[in-house]
Amino acid sequence: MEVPQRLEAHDLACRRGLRLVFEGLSFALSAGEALLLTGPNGAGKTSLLRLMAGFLPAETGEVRLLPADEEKPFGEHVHYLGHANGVKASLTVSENLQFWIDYYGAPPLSDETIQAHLSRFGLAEIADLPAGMLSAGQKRKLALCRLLAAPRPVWLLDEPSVSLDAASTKILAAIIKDHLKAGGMAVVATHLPLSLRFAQNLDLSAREAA
Ligand SMILES: Nc1ncnc2c1ncn2[C@@H]1O[C@H](COP(=O)(O)OP(=O)(O)OP(=O)(O)O)[C@@H](O)[C@H]1O
Repeated sequence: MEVPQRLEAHDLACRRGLRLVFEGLSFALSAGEALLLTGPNGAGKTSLLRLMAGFLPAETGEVRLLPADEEKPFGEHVHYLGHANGVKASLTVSENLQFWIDYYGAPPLSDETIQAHLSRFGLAEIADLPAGMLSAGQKRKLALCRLLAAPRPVWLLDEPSVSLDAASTKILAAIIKDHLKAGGMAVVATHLPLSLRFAQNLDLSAREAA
């Protein structure tokens, strides 16, 4: 598979129930760029991210990666991190990470590498603790660790810093920066400032459809 160089969204519209949440939405991102998604509650940020991840059908339009991958659908190039952490309470912290590596079909990692990813967020010391015992912020950090453990070129992040303290928010920004430096792309919806240089800001408040 060639590394994607560009993400293009063309003429997207999304319907939730009877309401057209947005329409006529087009944007493009190049490798190494991030897009900041803003807008008030209900503007459609989560809807756009879920549509891009393939969890919601588009009323019109399409999202594609270039060069196109004939073998894998768009969704398999994407990490979607939504409001739910997807943490399995009865598995330990490291077993959760191992579960996601298998689930995403990512190359297996040694125990040392898994520990290294966990330590990025200070979770290595609690690697053997059942994830159900973690605090809200620790669960969020564990969810974010899967971005590191299963590399994918496009990150779709919905309020990724929720529950994180100031130090962990800085680590999150550093992780996104590293991803962009390595040629990845990110679309980030956030109400809280992240110390990150975004190539573009898509404000959905100005986009609401009738
Ligand atoms: N399953 C659903 N059925 C009908 N309408 C829905 C559904 N899910 C969301 N909506 C509506 O779609 C609109 C957009 O919601 P969405 O969650 O995308 O907004 P958001 O910009 O992410 O908001 P927030 O900042 O509060 O997270 C809202 O008006 C919401 O009520």
